[in-house]
Amino acid sequence: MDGMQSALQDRGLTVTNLPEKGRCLFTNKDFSPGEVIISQEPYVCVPNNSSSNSRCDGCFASSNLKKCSACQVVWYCGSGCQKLEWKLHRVECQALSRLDKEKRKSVTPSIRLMVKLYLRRKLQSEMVIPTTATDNYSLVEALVSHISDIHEKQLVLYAQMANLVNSILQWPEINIKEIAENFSKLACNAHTICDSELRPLGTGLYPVISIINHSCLPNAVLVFEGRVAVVRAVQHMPKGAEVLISYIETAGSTMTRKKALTEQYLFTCTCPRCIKVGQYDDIREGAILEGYRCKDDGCSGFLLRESDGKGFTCQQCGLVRSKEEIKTLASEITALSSKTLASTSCNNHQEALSMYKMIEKLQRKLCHSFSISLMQTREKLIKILMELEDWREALAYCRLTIPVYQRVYPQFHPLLGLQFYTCGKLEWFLGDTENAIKSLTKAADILRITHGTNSPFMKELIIKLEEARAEASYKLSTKNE
Ligand SMILES: C[S@@+](CC[C@H](N)C(=O)[O-])C[C@H]1O[C@@H](n2cnc3c(N)ncnc32)[C@H](O)[C@@H]1O
Repeated sequence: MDGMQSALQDRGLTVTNLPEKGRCLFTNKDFSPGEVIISQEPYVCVPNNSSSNSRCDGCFASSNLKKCSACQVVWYCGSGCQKLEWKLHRVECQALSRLDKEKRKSVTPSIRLMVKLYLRRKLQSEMVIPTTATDNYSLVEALVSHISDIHEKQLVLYAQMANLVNSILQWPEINIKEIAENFSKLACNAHTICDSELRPLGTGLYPVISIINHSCLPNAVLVFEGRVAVVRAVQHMPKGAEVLISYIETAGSTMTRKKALTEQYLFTCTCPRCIKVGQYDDIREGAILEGYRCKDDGCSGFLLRESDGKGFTCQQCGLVRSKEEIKTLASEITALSSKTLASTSCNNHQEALSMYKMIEKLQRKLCHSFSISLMQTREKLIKILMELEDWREALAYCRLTIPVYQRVYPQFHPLLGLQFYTCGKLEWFLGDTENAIKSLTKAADILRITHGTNSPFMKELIIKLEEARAEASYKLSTKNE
């Protein structure tokens, strides 16, 4: 721990213990928006592979993959990644190769992550893999597990998973209880590794990054460059500020966010957004994001449940929507959503499109125009329409989502930047250069802060923006001739 403190000190950071939060990461110097606060390679990581979707164990690429011929479980994109992973995979491969075909199928990404955790600990203790102040197993030992607060049912599941890990490793002296507790640690400390567009690729354990606590109004953001976790400031952070990232999707009512944090991370959030729970502004925001629309199409009011439970009243114009009408519409949407999920798994984009359009139509009748579920349906429609190369309609839906993104996310949020990027790409594609420049500029202004400027993803965005600007000035010059 002392070694880690001095390594962090050099980066302008310090770890402090607070009774209500446990360990916290504080700044020892000022950080400006977009500046990297800390970055870390994973202690261990695995791609989220399934029978239908595989990724390289080294870089998470999904093309040109070859299966490890010995264990038949792990994939690589080439000899570079295979060599890089070899010290650890050599011992993992021996363990996996002992399993019969059926048992190999039960080696899920979570099981592999735990197996790799134990193997890396062993290899570090044998000095086959070097240790550093910020890369050693004692940092994993220091992680919170909340094991004494875990529900009985979950404990049973962790015990079963621990037995499976034991049967893979076959180490006589292994402590099953400790493995179960480590599964509990992974649940509240591991991170989903995403690509630059925030699509999940895998899971990794980053023991120093895991010291950072949560806020629903964070001053920092965690993104990934390959499998390296990078935390950047999204606002000016003075010396002495606590570094805070968001663990969850923050576009939700306070109740929804609190529920997610209690269930997975076992704490009650007291961030500036959460302490407003029950106050009028917070109730209104919750009713807008997750509640119903006014009966009157021209009214933008939000609805609250009547105390007699018979209906929901618009707080702006006083019109009441009956409980029955709301219930009927809500169940129609639920039924249609389940049917859509069941019937569209086979990549039938046209069928999915018409079903999601029906859901969107019903949600427009039921939900407030800033509703998150309506926004999520429109997100699905944008993706399907882009698959179908219907750029015009995709853009129309994308534009509808922007005001919701702006409402639910802070100024420098990666999802807001990415949505402007999608909008800009569609506009440019459709020849609307003027609007494309506006959208791409907004995207670049946000993503420069959250993603930095060095990744291939950001370089591509900046090039696109320059090309769009060049095209606009060319158009202008030919118009003036
Ligand atoms: C990834 S760890 C963060 C570091 C942790 N504080 C520690 O001591 O190792 C996540 C856990 O930290 C605590 N935590 C994170 N953010 C918190 C917050 N805003 N308020 C209270 N506890 C928090 C919770 O116990 C949560 O399960």
